Amino acid sequence: MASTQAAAAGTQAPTKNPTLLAWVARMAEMTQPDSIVWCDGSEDEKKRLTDQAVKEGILIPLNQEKRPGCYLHRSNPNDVARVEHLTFICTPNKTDAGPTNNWMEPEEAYTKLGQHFTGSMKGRTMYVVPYAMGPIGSPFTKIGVELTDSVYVVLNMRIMARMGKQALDMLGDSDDFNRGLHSTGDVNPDRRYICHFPQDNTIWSFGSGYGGNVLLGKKCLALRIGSYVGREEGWLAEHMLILGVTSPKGETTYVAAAFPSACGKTNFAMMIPPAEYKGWKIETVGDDIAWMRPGPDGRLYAINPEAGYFGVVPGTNYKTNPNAMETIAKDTLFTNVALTPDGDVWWEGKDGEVPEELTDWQGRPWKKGSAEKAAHPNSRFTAPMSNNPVLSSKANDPMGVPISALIFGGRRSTTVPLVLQAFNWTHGVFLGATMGSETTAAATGKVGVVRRDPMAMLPFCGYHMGDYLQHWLDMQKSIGQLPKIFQVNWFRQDKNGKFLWPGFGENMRVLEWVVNRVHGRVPTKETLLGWVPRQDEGLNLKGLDLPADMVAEATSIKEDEWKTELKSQEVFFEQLGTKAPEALMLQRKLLISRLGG
Ligand SMILES: Nc1nc2c(ncn2[C@@H]2O[C@H](COP(=O)(O)OP(=O)(O)OP(=O)(O)O)[C@@H](O)[C@H]2O)c(=O)[nH]1
Ligand SMILES: O=C([O-])CC(=O)C(=O)O
Ligand SMILES: [Mn+2]
Repeated sequence: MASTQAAAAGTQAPTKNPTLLAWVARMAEMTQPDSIVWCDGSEDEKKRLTDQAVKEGILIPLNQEKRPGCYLHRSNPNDVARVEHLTFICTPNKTDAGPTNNWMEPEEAYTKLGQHFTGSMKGRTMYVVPYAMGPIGSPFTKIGVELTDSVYVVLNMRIMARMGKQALDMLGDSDDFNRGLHSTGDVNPDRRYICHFPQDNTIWSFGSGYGGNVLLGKKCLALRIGSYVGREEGWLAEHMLILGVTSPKGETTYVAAAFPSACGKTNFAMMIPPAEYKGWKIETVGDDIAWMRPGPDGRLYAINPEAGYFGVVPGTNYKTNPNAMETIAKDTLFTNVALTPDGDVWWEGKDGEVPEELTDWQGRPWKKGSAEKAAHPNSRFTAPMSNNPVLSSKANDPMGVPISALIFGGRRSTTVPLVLQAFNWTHGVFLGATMGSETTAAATGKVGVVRRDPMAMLPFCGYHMGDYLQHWLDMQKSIGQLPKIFQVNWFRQDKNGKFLWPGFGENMRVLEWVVNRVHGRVPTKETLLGWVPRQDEGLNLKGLDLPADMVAEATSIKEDEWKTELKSQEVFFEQLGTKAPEALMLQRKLLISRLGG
């Protein structure tokens, strides 16, 4: 520890953890920051960093009467979403990363990124951000430390995770923490890499300042590294919301649901049931990620490892998601939305009139009727979950909540019916494994193309997808009381591209059916795809102003569409080669024979 950086890492450090100190010193030697700041997560620190970010133009204060504690950030226009083609799993063997991940040999990755990181923090501050994914003291919880030269990242991490002293205290002298290194660099997409080293519990992210690329606790640790660790330790790290639904009789059922990015997790997790559901209550445990493990009573318990929401802004309004609107009314960071003349934020799909004039997400003047969107389609809010009016009292429970139903859902304009129930766990894993979804603005690339997205984990699985599916199959041996598995699709469209199902709060009707099935209360109809609601004693459609033929269309199963679907599934399974689990291949054969061969 000869260098000044190394010395600086030690002198002010609020810890004596030798492994942590040595690692911070090593990373500082490489990146050469002017100073090192250990974050404690305090209010004072928040104020200091916020003031600094405002002074540097990183944050724009919003109208504090309308949105107290809220700020706008504009990211580089070349840096507005996760970059899957620049995201790598760095395992010693390529096969361990599997065919669905980009792979780089670990030494090559360390060397390549090391060159970019060398001196990358010159003239800048390195922030040491200790954080806990999961409630402090929970047996589910994992500790990470992110080193970053971005104040924006620090302020976001502070909302998204339990950050600072509490995490450092929980870590103590242990060397069991995720080592995250992030530098914004010169935000050049040609020098942008998000690399995961599962064997080293390490993440190196260079050249981006946006969301899932840089808030390393989220997709990088909680999902990519998490899924890898989960397989070794016998649990599941999933891209799932968690909600509790309580009936008027006071019976609470916990449900976890996997939908791909920008396909409705946050909305479903905060849903307000329609008027017909007086006395029903939906409460949010989590909106994006679930860590699930068998509990002592044999049930599957889930926690939300996060402490905040990094949510899609466009389309959010008092009709679609009133709880989200309340959540983002204060203490929220907005990224890439538009600015109104009176210092409030605006986005496509917000309530009320479209303003005559705005400043768009890139800071340019914008006029009503402009062909370009004022807010970026993947603009986001970062808000503390404690702002959520329907936050579950179990959201901080170290033991998590017992899950009774798992739901898989994609964005499909055709083919996939509104809801069905799997015949059993293996068939449910097959439904999850064969999920497809039309791509969205949450990742760079073309929007609206169907791609296979098993369990909504295609961009987030930290190891071989075939092994991942096998892990799901194997989990049934360690779960005494298996959750029931369902598939949903809120996004089916008619010939004119109109959604057939009203969605949002009305999804309560589907959720009620799921809850009734979990408790064995309603009969079903068997179809070739699974069990579906019956015409009588099926979905509650009371008070729903929807033509019967639209419901019929939303729930229809068309054999010709399924023949096409099976081909697309085949291409996916072929990619997995010998690692395609046999039990799923059998499910596939059974479905083909049900379809008449
Ligand atoms: N038609 C329809 N659209 C929906 C529904 N639920 C959500 N959406 C829209 O889908 C988009 C994404 O919704 P979110 O709830 O933010 O999706 P998410 O899965 O949380 O997204 P990530 O944060 O990227 O993981 C928004 O534009 C919503 O308005 C629904 O039930 N029906
Ligand atoms: O990770 C991000 O940047 C945003 C997000 O939640 C997702 O894409 O699923
Ligand atoms: Mn979300």
